[in-house]
Amino acid sequence: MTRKNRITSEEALAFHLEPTPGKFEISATVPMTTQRDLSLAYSPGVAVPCEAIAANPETAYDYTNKGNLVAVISNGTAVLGLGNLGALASKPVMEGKAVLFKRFADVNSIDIELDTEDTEAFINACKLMGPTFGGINLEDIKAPECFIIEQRLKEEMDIPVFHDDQHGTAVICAAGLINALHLSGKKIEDVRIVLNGAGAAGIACLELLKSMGARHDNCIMCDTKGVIYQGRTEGMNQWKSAHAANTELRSLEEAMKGADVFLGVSVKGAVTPDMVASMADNPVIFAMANPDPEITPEEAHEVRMDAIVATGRSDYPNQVNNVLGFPYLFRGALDIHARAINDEMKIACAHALAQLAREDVPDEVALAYGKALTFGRDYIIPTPFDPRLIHRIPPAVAKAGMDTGAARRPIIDMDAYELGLKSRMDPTASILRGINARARANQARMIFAEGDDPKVLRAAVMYQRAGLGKALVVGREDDVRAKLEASGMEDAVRELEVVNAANTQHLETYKDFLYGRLQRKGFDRKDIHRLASRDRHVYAALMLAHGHGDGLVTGATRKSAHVLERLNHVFEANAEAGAAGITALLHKGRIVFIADTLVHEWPDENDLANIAESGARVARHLGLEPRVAFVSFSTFGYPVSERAEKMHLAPEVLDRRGVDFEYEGEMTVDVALNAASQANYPFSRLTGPANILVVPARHSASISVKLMQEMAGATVIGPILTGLDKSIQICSSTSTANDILNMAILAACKVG
Ligand SMILES: NC(=O)C1=CN([C@@H]2O[C@H](COP(=O)(O)OP(=O)(O)OC[C@H]3O[C@@H](n4cnc5c(N)ncnc54)[C@H](OP(=O)(O)O)[C@@H]3O)[C@@H](O)[C@H]2O)C=CC1
Ligand SMILES: CC(=O)C(=O)O
Ligand SMILES: [Mg+2]
Repeated sequence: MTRKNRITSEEALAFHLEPTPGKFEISATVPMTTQRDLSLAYSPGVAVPCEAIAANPETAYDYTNKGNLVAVISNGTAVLGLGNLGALASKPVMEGKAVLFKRFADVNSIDIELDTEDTEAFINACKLMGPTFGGINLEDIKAPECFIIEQRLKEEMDIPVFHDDQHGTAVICAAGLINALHLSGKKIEDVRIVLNGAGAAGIACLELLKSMGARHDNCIMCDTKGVIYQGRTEGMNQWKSAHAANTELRSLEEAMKGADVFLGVSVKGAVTPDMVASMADNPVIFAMANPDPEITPEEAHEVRMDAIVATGRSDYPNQVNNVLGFPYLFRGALDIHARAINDEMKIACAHALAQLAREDVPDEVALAYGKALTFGRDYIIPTPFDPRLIHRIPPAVAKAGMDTGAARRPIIDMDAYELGLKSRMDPTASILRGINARARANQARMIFAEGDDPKVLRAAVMYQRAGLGKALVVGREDDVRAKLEASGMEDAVRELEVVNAANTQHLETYKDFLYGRLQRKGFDRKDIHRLASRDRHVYAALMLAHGHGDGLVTGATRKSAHVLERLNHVFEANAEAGAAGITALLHKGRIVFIADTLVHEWPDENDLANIAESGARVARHLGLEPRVAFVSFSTFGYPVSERAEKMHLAPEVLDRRGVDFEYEGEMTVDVALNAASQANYPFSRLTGPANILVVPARHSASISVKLMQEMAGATVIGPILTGLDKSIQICSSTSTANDILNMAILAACKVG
């Protein structure tokens, strides 16, 4: 078992720094452009919902964002397993929880860090914020204060208050344990359980397991002082006392002998291989401390091959982490306008998760993980990226809430609810994950032509460290070293392979090849030497042409026209040879390709048909069924215009070619993208909104892409260069390190 997704401290910091500090921002859902918008959103219009809510508080769920807004609140006294880092330093974790809420369950969430260790002050602050939120997720507050805080807030507030480290962890731990025991052929009533860490997570885990059948006499809880036994006085509190065992055992080491289950919610390294070796047959080990587990799976398996091991981390199999719980528990609770998240809702969540792990895993999940997942020792719990979670877990939670009287507004039509949940999720995310997995499988040697640029270097380091393949960086060794050091990545110096004309044995071969191509285009031997040895775009292209790399990424430092011209010395990256650029726009869960954004200045109808075929190829590569629209300012011949003529003729060219994808044209963009507008043309051959827009010329392509980027904030990937027999991708000078990495991933997948 190896860890493939190794990350470095520099990467973690850069991720939080770019593109803007932190992990999320807030955007408006209503137009705010006109005087009228202003009058409605603000004074005087806003007075109307204010009065409606004052008259009937329930309508706050209709007229404000309360019903889909959760506060993640912490004081930073138990940040992961890192200890009391304080309120401010806990903010990255809380922002992280907020984006997980959004990403996995479309719950809007905001982090709030309260700078106090005073329980009363904390409770008071949360209570005062009650009207704002549909729910409160307490996070990383140390025990025993967390128990008092949660209990009081539950009693005094009329929205769900849920301490994630207690119940989120307990629910996932229970789900994993149901399946682990099933695999090891043991029953929860019979197993001896040792739990290390008698804090927020520990107490809640043991409580839930006992309510599910684990016997008090079979459970031993330990903390920093060892076993919590009846009569112990040191380091005790009422919550620990409830789990004190009647035993002679005093240390974790003694307790572990013959145990069937170890649950760790304590700190890194708390368990030794010897302790694991002393456990019963087929032991279950959930080492859940974050970021580093009590014992690593490698260490545990070295002494016990028969162990089922889980951790809280995403880079090992079996991630027992509350990320599988809190987004879906709150989704279900919010959707019934719940007053609370009660035990029945938690247990329903645990059973739904356990059940899901036993079912067939969809291909897209297997693709994202780069391997088939089937229920077994290395797959006892669904993975966080499983797209079924969003429509399987919240309904189970909502139903349990409705059955136990926690719902203010029960769901009438469960089937419609499940359908609605499916459409909440962004389909583009699975596409991006899919290409990542394919790139990893391909292990391409990627040539990064611009090794003198720090962003490119960062992308190259990420490419290699993400386990995607080997990064070959064109540049001077001393310059690359200096730039890596300046960016705080000195340890990457030994990892990257720096390539250049001075350290290759192939320069003469490259020069002969280039001379052969350019001698009749006005280049003499001296020019060739200069190009091959000094121009990094040309040098990188020569490497690729000779098979000394599998893909090439460039264009982050120069304009694409310049780069393309240089690449054309080595390849036929031009219109005549059928090259084209396809740009993917990702926005509001939709992906639309614009073509040609790179090569053709003014394509004729035959070129347009070629471009459509290239676009369809790229779409299929990314797992989408292509629907091409040839777009213009006219729709099916009206208004008549000479300029729209070629867009009208291009579909006829495809008719003659008999291609195997949907296409239609010419039409305006709204008809192409909007199903309602499309319905006005019942004869159209498109069966749904187009996902590839072939535009009339390069200027319209550039205008459309940049307008979407600037005005709508769309994510732009590309242009993806297609039509070459080698895999080359061209970034833009505004590309971030992450954008460059994405282009390398596309090149590695040979998407073009
Ligand atoms: N995988 C997951 O989803 C989750 C994992 N966790 C992890 O669980 C751990 C605890 O979190 P939380 O419960 O919120 O924190 P708390 O601060 O509430 O509790 C920590 C507990 O761990 C005990 N502890 C600390 N060091 C040791 C040690 N060396 N040996 C035995 N016990 C020890 C403490 O003992 P004492 O009482 O004597 O001080 C205390 O009881 C963290 O690592 C956290 O990352 C938490 C939530 C979710
Ligand atoms: C996962 C989590 O919430 C923790 O480790 O604190
Ligand atoms: Mg936590």
